This record gives sequence, C-alpha cells and structure tokens, in this order.
Amino acid sequence: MVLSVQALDSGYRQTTVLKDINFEMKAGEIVGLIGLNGAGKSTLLKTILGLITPQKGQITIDGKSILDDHSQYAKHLAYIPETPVLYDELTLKDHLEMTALGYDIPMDEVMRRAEPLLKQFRLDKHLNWFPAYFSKGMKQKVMIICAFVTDADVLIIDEPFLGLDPLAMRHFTDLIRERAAAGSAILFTTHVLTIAESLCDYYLMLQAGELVATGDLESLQTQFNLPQADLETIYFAMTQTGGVASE
Ligand SMILES: Nc1ncnc2c1ncn2[C@@H]1O[C@H](COP(=O)(O)OP(=O)(O)OP(=O)(O)O)[C@@H](O)[C@H]1O
Repeated sequence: MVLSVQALDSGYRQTTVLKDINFEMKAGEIVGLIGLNGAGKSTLLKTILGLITPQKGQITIDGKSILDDHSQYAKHLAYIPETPVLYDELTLKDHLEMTALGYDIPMDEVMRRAEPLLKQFRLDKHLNWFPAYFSKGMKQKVMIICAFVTDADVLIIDEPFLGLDPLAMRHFTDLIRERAAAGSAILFTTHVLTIAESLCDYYLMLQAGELVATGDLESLQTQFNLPQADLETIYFAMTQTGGVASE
C-alpha cells in the first residue's frame, strides 16, 4: 500500500472538518476526490501533505508516517496546488533548480526530465522568464512540470484543470496516465466530472467532511442504486441524499 489513511480526523483549531476518513491507495492508482465546495477536499490533501496536523488517526506513505522522518515523507510526495505558488524573484529555471535541491536530484537529470515537458507545454523558450510574465495557465504548467520531474510516488493534485487550455489539458491527462502506469499513485480533486470519469480507477465521495461512498463507477452505481448512471448523476444524487441511497 503506498498511501494509507486511517481513522483520520482533521481541521483547523477548534473545528473538525474531516471525520473518520479511511482509505488506501496502491501504486499505479488514479483516485478522484469528489465533493461540493467546502466538503473538505483541500483540507484532506493538506493533511496528507503534512501542512495540517491530524487531530486523530494516522497517515502513512510506504508504511512510514510524517512523524517517523519528515523529510523522507515529504520526498515521497509532489503537490500541485489549486492556485500556482511561484517565487516572484525566481525564473522558471530557478524553480526547477529548487525542485532538484528539494528532492535531491542532480540538476542535469531534472533538466533531462523537464525538457519534453517544457516542449509539450510550450515553455521551452521561457526558462529565464520570471513568474510576473507568465499567464495563469503558464504558472500552472510550471507547477505541473516541477511536480512531474520528481521521483515522488504519490502525486497530490488540487483541482488541476482550471486555467489550462484544451491542448494543455490533454497533455496533462496523458501525463497523469503515464505516471500512474509507471507506478505512482495519483490523488486529485476536481469539479470537472467528465475528466474524472475518464481518468480515475476509483473515487472518494466526500460530503460535509465524511467519506459517504468509495469505489469505481460500477460500485458507486450499485451503492447509489443507479445502474448505468454516469459520475455526474451519482454526484447529484449524493448531494441530495447526503450519502448512499437507502434500500
Ligand atoms: N484556514 C481555515 N481555517 C478555518 N476553516 C477553514 C480553513 N480552510 C478551510 N476551512 C473550512 O473547512 C471546510 C472545508 O474546506 P476545504 O477548503 O477543505 O473545502 P473543499 O472541498 O476543498 O472546497 P472547494 O471545492 O471550494 O475547494 C470549509 O467549511 C471551510 O470553511
């Protein structure tokens, strides 16, 4: 099991947002974390990343928790946040260099891995540009490239498709599939359910901080008693019933 989340409660100061979250991810799995605004998706991703300390329960990657070795734990993870976070005073190449340092990968190896991605995302001529000159989508692409040049075996991606043009979106979904085929586990949130449906092996359906259903589409169809339904139909049913359909 690459990622294991057990009996997790998490949130902010006095507030508990996530209640009793349990799931596991194997190498090569693509998992969609699906739920309404405010359901707790980002809170879950940030807790896995170690940016929020769990109130209860435990998270392990390859059997180790963040408490065992913080820096080793962090090297197993790469994160693409919802809003690109770039340093104003660093160029695109500097950001790649920072990634190389952070993950202990030689810079020439990072550049070798980055080259096809830079070309694909049409940023190969912009290595010396500063973020101020990038569009929102270009900034998002920098975050994607920095995450995909690492050796991380768990990729955490928060609403990755907003701001990308259709061509970039296609390249990005291909990259996600390739990376999973190479053995990484990929957990992402999205409100774009058609893309989730085309990419995910299974789904975590989060409603008001609780996992109300998990499984692949077929299993969700059974749980919600909606044979043949697509993910969007199941999602609407979830928001109306607050969970799986009663018998
Ligand atoms: N820094 C914070 N301090 C206190 N409460 C917060 C904080 N960030 C989020 N929350 C609360 O936690 C709950 C879950 O928020 P979260 O951002 O995890 O939702 P989400 O599912 O990612 O939503 P969205 O789809 O809008 O991104 C919400 O009720 C929100 O108000």
